[in-house]
Amino acid sequence: MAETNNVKPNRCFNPSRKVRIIGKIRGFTDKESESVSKDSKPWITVKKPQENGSSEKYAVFLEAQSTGRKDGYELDYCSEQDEEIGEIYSREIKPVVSDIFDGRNACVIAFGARGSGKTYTIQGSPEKPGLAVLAMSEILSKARELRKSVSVSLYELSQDQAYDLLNPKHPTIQVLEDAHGKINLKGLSQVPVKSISEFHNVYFSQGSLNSQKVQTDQPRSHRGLMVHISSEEDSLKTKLVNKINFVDLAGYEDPKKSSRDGITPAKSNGINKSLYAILNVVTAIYANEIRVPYRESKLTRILQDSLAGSSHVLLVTCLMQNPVFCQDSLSSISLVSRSCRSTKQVLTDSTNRINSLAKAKVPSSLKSGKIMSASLSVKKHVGRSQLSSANEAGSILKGRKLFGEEKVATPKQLRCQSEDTSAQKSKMLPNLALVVAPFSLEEVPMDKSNSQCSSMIEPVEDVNFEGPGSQSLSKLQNTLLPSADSATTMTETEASPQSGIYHLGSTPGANSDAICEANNPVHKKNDASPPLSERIREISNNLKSLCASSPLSIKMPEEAAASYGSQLCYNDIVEPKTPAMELSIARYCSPRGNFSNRSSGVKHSLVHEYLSFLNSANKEELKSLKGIGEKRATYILELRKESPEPFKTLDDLQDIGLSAKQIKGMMKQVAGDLFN
Ligand SMILES: Nc1ncnc2c1ncn2[C@@H]1O[C@H](COP(=O)(O)OP(=O)(O)OP(=O)(O)O)[C@@H](O)[C@H]1O
Repeated sequence: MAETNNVKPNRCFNPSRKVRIIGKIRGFTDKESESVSKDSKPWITVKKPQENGSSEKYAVFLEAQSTGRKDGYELDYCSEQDEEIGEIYSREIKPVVSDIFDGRNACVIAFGARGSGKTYTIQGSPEKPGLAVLAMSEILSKARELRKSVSVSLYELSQDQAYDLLNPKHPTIQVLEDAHGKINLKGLSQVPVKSISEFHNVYFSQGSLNSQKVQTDQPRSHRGLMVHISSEEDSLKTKLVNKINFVDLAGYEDPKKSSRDGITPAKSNGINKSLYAILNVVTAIYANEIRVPYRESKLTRILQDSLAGSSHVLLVTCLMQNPVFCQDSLSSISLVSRSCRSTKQVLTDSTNRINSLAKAKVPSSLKSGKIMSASLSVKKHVGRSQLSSANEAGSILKGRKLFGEEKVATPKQLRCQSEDTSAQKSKMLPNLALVVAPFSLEEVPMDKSNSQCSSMIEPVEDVNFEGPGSQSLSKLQNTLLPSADSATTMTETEASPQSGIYHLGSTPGANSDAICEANNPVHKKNDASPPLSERIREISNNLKSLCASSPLSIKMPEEAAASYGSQLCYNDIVEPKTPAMELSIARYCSPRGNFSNRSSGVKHSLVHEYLSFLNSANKEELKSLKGIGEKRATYILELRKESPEPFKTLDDLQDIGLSAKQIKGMMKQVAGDLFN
């Protein structure tokens, strides 16, 4: 076992801090070393905190030799290349272990590209134990001391389905939530362990290594170890269980590159989506937002009680020193950098980055011209922006308290925060505008634009679409996308003038006034920019003129058009109303084609009506539906207290314990009943 005793505890470790973001750099494997010149300079370097106290943070610098671009990110901690896992354990997890026995949960998550060393970090091998094994050793000896019992669960998640690894049949795990919000993992077995050798047996021989293949047999999947600690004396009913989770996430793959294992782009996107979901959750917890999007994926649902409340969260970003994987490491760290809102660049050699970001951003799917469901995206984009803007000022202030840096906000900071909110509202407009265009935004990893993710966001290029839609698209871009000017301004907000370093793991909202000002272009240009109502009107007019000229026209409902066109003042509007779309297809369609189009329209409206019913019906009405009894009806009412519209898609019905098959069966019955 690695020597861990002589490592000094992290002086930056702050036990009241919920989320810590750290880096781990994997050196070259033996095979890789053969193909790399011994004189080559490392492209990732770590800067430690200054002894003189001028800097408390670690910084990691990534210098892509092919482009000369150098980016720097501040982290709570970053291990040097090939530093012992024991060092990370002593600094980051050892102090948390005693907290688990005091009632706090914890979650350790390894994120990074394929082959970046996530499994090595979390699990390690019997000879070189990873973080989970080191922690278990300590947990077991503490449990003996305090007369607690320890059991473990192992699971694998693939394509949003979770499988129990400790049951040889690998049954699927259902995530159920009781009326008190307690998560219940039905189908996940727990195996009691008393000694580290017992744990080794379970961990290394049963499920997590390759000895047993799970049904899905996916090359990319998430694997989790859940450690349950409970009191031996407690009866089953009063048993209080604390948990620590270790999650070895599926490797991140750039959706633009073809997969190493020949996974289809759709599957690859599905995997990446669950990675974005967990980063979204970490971001929300980090910013202490009121709403944390646990429902975005099964993994976040499984981890919900180990992430929520006062739980400790440690996100380990795995990077690779091998320059061959430079783009993978850059993508990973820039995605993780989103888990922290503050950005500050300290280098001056990122001119290219600023130039490219100064152009308006268009997701690659816009260029490929894929058709999408516009209404769904409108909900997603507008909804999130609205939520974050509404919560922003409060969250920032609360964030300070939470992270133990209780600075009193100056009046200037407060002003700045409230103006942030209006800045965000204005930023909603480009979102809305982009979404109304009938092209896919699905490939944008997350909706909040972020300059660090330059690798994920492509600069605008001339888009040439052929066919009837081409005119409308270019017109849409000209009219609805932020102008070059405004895009430049947006870039300046997110990339501060000195350029280069991003703070990961610094306290949100603890920035200086200057950063606050720099991050707030709309505030700076407040006098010059038109009010929200005028911008909505302008967009609405543009849309109307497009509707008139485009063969694939988008019709605004009369009353919406009337109110957009009127002189009503929209200052109080929090969420602009999404114009309902009605597609009138001018091209010739065969009778069969017409029939299919209309049938799928009927299907959509049936689903829509069904979901509205679930979102609004009373208990008795709910119980009249097949598959919904007393328990489910009560649970649905509970969910509605939590969020007024808990069911947005049919998939959301899985949250009330229905399988995909059951949902399909229910819908078939609803459709069949129409003819009875
Ligand atoms: N710190 C390290 N020192 C030496 N070898 C390492 C280190 N980290 C990882 N490796 C080696 O690199 C290879 C890939 O590591 P690992 O399987 O942990 O990556 P991963 O990120 O879990 O990959 P995947 O995304 O495919 O699951 C393995 O052969 C592993 O032994």
